[in-house]
Amino acid sequence: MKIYFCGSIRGGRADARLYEHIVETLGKFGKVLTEHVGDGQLSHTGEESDDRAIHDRDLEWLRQADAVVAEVTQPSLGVGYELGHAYLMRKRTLCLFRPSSGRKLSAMIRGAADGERMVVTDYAGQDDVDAILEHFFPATPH
Ligand SMILES: O=c1[nH]c(=O)n([C@H]2C[C@H](O)[C@@H](COP(=O)(O)O)O2)cc1CO
Repeated sequence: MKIYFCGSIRGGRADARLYEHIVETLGKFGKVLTEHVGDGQLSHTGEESDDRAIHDRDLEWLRQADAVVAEVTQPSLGVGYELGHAYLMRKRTLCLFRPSSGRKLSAMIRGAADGERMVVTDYAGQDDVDAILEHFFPATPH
C-alpha cells in the first residue's frame, strides 16, 4: 500500500508536529511516499530542490499512490492542487479537518466528499488519528 500524505508547507507550518504524528501512524498501513511533509525540520520555505522538480516528482508519486491522506486544516494551495488531481485520478482519499481551529473548510473540498472514495472527517486532534486511520484503511496485510 503506497500512501501519499498532503500537508501544508508554504501555506504555513503551524501543524507540522501533527503531520509528523500522522505520517508516523500511516507507516502502520503502508509506505508513505511524502514523508518529508511531516519533517519537523522542514520550514515554510519548503525543500531546497527546484520547484518544477518538486512538482513533477510529487505528481508522479500521486499517480503511484493507492491512497491519499491530507490534513486540510491549515489552508495550502499545494494541498488543494494535490487533492484536485487525486480526485480526477479517482484515488481513495481521506481529508482530516479540525473544526476547533475556527476555520471553515473550503466547499471545494467538503463538497467533493462522497463518503466512499473521497472522505472528509472532522476530528479534535492527534489522539483521534489512530482510530480514524484504522477505520479508513482496510484490515488487510500489506
Ligand atoms: O517543498 C515542497 N515540497 C512538497 O512536496 N510540496 C507538496 C507536498 C505538500 O502536500 C504540498 C504543500 O503545498 P504548499 O507548499 O503550497 O503548502 O505540496 C510542496 C513544497 C513547497 O511548496
